[in-house]
Amino acid sequence: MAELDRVILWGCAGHAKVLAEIISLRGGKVVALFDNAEVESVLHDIPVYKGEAGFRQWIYSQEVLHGVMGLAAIGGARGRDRLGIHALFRNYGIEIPVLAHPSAVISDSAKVGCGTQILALANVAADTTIGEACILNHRASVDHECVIGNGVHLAPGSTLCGCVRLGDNVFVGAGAIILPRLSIGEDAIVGAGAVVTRDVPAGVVVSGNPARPMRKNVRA
Ligand SMILES: CC(=O)SCCNC(=O)CCNC(=O)[C@H](O)C(C)(C)COP(=O)(O)OP(=O)(O)OC[C@H]1O[C@@H](n2cnc3c(N)ncnc32)[C@H](O)[C@@H]1OP(=O)(O)O
Repeated sequence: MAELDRVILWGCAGHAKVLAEIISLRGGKVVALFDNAEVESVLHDIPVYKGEAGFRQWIYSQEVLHGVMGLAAIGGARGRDRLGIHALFRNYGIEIPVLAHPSAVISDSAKVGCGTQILALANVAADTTIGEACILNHRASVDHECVIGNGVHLAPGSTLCGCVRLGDNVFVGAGAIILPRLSIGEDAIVGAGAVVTRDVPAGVVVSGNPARPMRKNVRA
C-alpha cells in the first residue's frame, strides 16, 4: 500500500468522506479537496478549492509535490469523470494509488489498476483483473477470474459470479447479481437488485429479475 501522508481528493461529497476514513485507517491524511462546484468542505478543517484554477493554485502553493497522492472521489455512473481526473493528476506528476479498506479481502493473484477503491467488506477473488479508477463499494463481491475494465462502479452489495467480464465505465447497481461467464458491454448500467442472466450490450440500461433492457444510457 502506498504512503498516504498527503492525499488530495477531487470530489467533495459523501464519497470523499468514505475515502477519507479509509485513508485515516491506513495512517494517512487528506490535505486538500477539489470540486467543480463552489461547495462547503465535507471534511473538518480541510480546505476545498474550485475547479482546475483552484487546483493549479494549490499545486503552485506547494513547495514539493513529491509524495502527493490523488484520488477521484466521484461515485455513481461517472467512470469517465474519474478517468479524466486521473489524466489531470498525471499532468502534474501526482501519483494515483490503489486504496483498499483494511476489511476488504483481495486475492494475492488479483491485479488492480491505479486509483481503484475497494471499500469495506468487499471481496476480490483469485485471478481477477480490475482496471483503473474503479469503485468496489461496500460488500461488493467479485468472484474468480472476472475481468473488469476501467471506470467501473460496483455499488454496495453487488455480486459478480465467476468469469464475468465488464467493459469500461459499467455501473452495477446496489445488490445486483451477474451470473457466471456473462459479459456486460461498456457504458451499460445494471439497475439495483437486477439479476442478469444474459449478456448485456454496450450502452444499455437493464433492470429486474431476470434483467431486461429499459433504455439506452444517455451518458454513453
Ligand atoms: C453508496 C451508493 O449509494 S452507490 C449508488 C447505488 N445506487 C444504485 O444502485 C442505483 C441504481 N440505479 C437504478 O437502479 C435506477 O433506478 C436505474 C438506473 C435502473 C433506472 O433509472 P431511471 O432510468 O432514472 O428509472 P426511473 O427512476 O425513471 O424508473 C423508470 C421505471 O423503472 C422502475 N425501476 C427503476 N429502477 C428499477 C430497478 N432497479 N429495478 C426495477 N425497476 C426499476 C421504476 O419503478 C419505474 O417504473 P414505472 O415506470 O412503472 O413507474
